[in-house]
Amino acid sequence: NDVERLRLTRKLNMNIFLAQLIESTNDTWGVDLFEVDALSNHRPLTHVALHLFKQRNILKQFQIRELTFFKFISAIEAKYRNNPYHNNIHATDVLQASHHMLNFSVFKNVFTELEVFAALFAAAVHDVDHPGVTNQYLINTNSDLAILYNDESVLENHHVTLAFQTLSTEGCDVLSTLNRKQHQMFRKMVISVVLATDMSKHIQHIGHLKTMVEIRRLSSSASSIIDPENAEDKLQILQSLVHCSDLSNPLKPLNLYLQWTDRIMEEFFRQGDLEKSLNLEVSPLCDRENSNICKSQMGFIDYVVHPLWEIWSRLTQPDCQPIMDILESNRVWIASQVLTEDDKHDGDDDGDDDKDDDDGDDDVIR
Ligand SMILES: COc1ccc(C2=NN(C3CCN(c4ncnc5ccsc45)CC3)C(=O)[C@@H]3CC=CC[C@H]23)cc1OCc1ccccc1C(F)(F)F
Ligand SMILES: [Mg+2]
Ligand SMILES: [Zn+2]
Repeated sequence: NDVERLRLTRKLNMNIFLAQLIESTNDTWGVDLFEVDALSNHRPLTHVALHLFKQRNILKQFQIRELTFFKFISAIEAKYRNNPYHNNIHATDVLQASHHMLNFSVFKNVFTELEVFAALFAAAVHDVDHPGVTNQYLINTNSDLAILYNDESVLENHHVTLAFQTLSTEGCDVLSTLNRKQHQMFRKMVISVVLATDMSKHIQHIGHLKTMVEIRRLSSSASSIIDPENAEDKLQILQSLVHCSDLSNPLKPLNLYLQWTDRIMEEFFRQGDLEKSLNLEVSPLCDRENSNICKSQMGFIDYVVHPLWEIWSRLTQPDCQPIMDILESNRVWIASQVLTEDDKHDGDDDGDDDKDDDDGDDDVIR
């Protein structure tokens, strides 16, 4: 009957739209993964990972059965919790951004298939079973995880351990076809890339990248900026590539960036609520009552995201420029909102002498 036909037509159109979105993950920066989540029955990671691993021919190269990879990545996706931010959509976002940047021309003929496999595997699992609270919170509350990992990169150690434990689930061992040497190298790379997503390592990333860019600039003889023979350098680049992907929200189209901002704020606010209920002092910027979302984002961009991406873009020029342009335009928009947000608050204060000094500068920002 008509209703049934309409339902089937709608279902068919949704699947066609989903297929088009997934196809676009091959070569597009800023795919709407919230849309992929909605159309894929909340399985974006499984859909996108299967597609990208097949598109890169990784399964064939390592004779990995598609069913085995499907079982593994589905088991991983099921272990991501439904946090506002640290969930399976974020994992898909970091995977797709990492895939995109591995295609930068500066990395042509640099990485082996095993290194690419390890980097994308690490991106997909890098936050698995994230509890939605920070390392500091786990340490402050004497959690089992902090005790288990001695307060050192507690979350990141947990993500890696759980990923490798998942391999021993029935039918999920995607590494069974690797020889001993490959398995050893793969495991070393995945551990180091996931542990490198701990924000406490952020400053070290910037230092390593600066050194690498400096050395390349001085030895201008080296045509290709990266030496494919230098395994240490390559591993550091893969660590920075996934870390940059983990910090790529402000470099995405504004409508996506703002959704990630709402989500991370909600996740940190919930931690603030927990801290209040446990009579712990509330972490800075986690307090629902007095936080200024745009000011947090300005600080995040100016002190964390831009310093990292500025040096990353120098290493990866020219392919990073379009992405840096998005960061710049998003920052201008945020700055304009800070002013509006201040105006709003100014309205609350009385006798605040700057509310009527309309010197017109604000328009410049807009
Ligand atoms: C889209 O927006 C964000 C996405 C991810 C993060 C993430 N933040 N962090 C840390 C949190 C603590 N940090 C700081 N603490 C105090 N003062 C400052 C001053 C400037 S950073 C900083 C440094 C970044 C993480 O470890 C998360 C896990 C791994 C990667 C990145 C994640 C932060 C986003 O928005 C900003 C923000 C939001 C909510 C509250 C605070 C912040 C804030 F601005 F503070 F960051
Ligand atoms: Mg993490
Ligand atoms: Zn992450």
